[in-house]
Amino acid sequence: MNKENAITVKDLTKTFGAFTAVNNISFEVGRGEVFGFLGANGAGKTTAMKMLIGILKPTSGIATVANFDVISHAEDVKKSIGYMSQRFSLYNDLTIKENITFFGGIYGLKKTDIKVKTQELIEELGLHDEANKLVGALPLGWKQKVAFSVSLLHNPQIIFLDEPTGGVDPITRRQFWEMIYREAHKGKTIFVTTHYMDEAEYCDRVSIMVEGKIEALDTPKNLKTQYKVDTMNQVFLKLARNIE
Ligand SMILES: Nc1ncnc2c1ncn2[C@@H]1O[C@H](COP(=O)(O)OP(=O)(O)OP(=O)(O)O)[C@@H](O)[C@H]1O
Repeated sequence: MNKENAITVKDLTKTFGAFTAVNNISFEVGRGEVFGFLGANGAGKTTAMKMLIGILKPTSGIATVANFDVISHAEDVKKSIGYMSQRFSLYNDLTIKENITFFGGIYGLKKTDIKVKTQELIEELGLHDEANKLVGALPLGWKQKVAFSVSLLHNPQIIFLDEPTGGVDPITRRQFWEMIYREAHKGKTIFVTTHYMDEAEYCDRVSIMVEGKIEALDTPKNLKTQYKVDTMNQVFLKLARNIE
């Protein structure tokens, strides 16, 4: 096992009855890499990600995250990662400050550290005026930025982002990606799923899943060369729709 890898996946498979949702996938993600995990609806991305974050047991195969086996050391995996999804993030009926305090507590941070982190985070996001407002009153893009920051509270080395910018306007998406880059430059590993193909262009490497299998995995530049097209959207369409 390469110590420089943040994530190592070998022959990972998940079946639900007779249906194979994730079919024998293998890949590695290096430390500090921004890794895009793409696929059409139902391709198996969420199922694969759930196995990697230690909440779904693989049917077969192995995976290590932060050098911890996802089956035998699922609790260590959970402590080493940050996770943010479009579907579950913050509590709408708590203020920004209250959300940070709540999640800081869940992550086991000391009260004094939570106070310091809260101030830092509000400063960084420029949210002084909104800090005591309910999260439910914030625009979606801001919610997602706060949620991303909250997923970093316990200083995880690897961050899993499940469609973090879904439904967010293009300018805020761009700002969100600047936050992602800032963390990657600090050496954090980013594992991100997205439906936006312009975002696929921002990743160091991209894997594309089709019906449970990884059909392509390379840098956006190499994928475009390999499929003789100009955009990642065209690469995606060729693979996902099986257009030759
Ligand atoms: N618990 C389950 N039981 C049975 N089938 C499941 C279960 N979870 C997922 N599936 C099936 O596995 C397939 C892959 O689902 P998954 O949610 O991983 O896809 P996805 O690529 O994340 O899609 P999306 O982009 O829509 O979230 C789908 O056909 C889904 O219906």
